[in-house]
Amino acid sequence: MAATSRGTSPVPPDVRPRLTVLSGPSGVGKSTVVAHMRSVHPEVWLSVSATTRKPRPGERNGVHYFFVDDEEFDKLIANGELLEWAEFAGNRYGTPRRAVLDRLEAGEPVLLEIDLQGARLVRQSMDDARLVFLAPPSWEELVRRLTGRGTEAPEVIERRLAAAKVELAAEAEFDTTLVNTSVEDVARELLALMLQA
Ligand SMILES: Nc1nc2c(ncn2[C@@H]2O[C@H](COP(=O)(O)OP(=O)(O)O)[C@@H](O)[C@H]2O)c(=O)[nH]1
Ligand SMILES: Nc1ncnc2c1ncn2[C@@H]1O[C@H](COP(=O)(O)OP(=O)(O)O)[C@@H](O)[C@H]1O
Repeated sequence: MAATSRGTSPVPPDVRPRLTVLSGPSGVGKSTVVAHMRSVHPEVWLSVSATTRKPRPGERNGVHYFFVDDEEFDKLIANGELLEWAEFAGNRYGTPRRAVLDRLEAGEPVLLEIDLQGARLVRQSMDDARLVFLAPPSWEELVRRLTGRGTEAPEVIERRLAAAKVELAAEAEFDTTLVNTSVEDVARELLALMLQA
């Protein structure tokens, strides 16, 4: 995409960027799609969440998440530093508020990769947010991806699949659904949605 008056930003000058929320069941491929999009468009900004979950091998503090303990997470909530937060499969996750608002005020598109509860909270507080649901091609493929990733113990996978059933039932609450068959196609479609007025 051609450079614009915003320098490295992919945003055409006449578009007012807004908040895009990407949600979908664990294992559907959210991180993979976002990583691919950012490899093609490194200038796209993704909010880094705080979480009480332990890092997986290869995950880096401040890059994939801000890894905090329960006490630190309590403080973030108490100080009003989170735009939203939710408990998911036994851990807490939250979006740091200031960084998101700064980016939006600077006229840059913002992407949040958060769970269904978080998406609902964002919808309540920011009514022009666009909610995008990432769906698997089939339930069997979702189970295959979540299991194949090999990062969770069997009981954790069970919890995540139980949460996935709830998330899949909420698809109609989203503005758009993208089916993650091809990572490249979905990443392209997601970026196009982020840049749409
Ligand atoms: N509400 C909320 N959910 C989040 C946040 N960050 C991550 N999540 C969601 O928490 C869930 C679990 O994330 P994670 O443990 O990284 O597992 P994965 O998404 O399956 O790789 C996913 O649905 C994420 O989208 C956040 O800041 N707020
Ligand atoms: N379109 C796709 N086709 C096949 N496998 C995929 C696709 N997208 C993601 N995956 C694989 O599925 C697994 C889960 O993806 P991940 O991005 O970790 O999901 P999420 O962030 O939604 O939990 C990973 O092993 C990833 O390589």
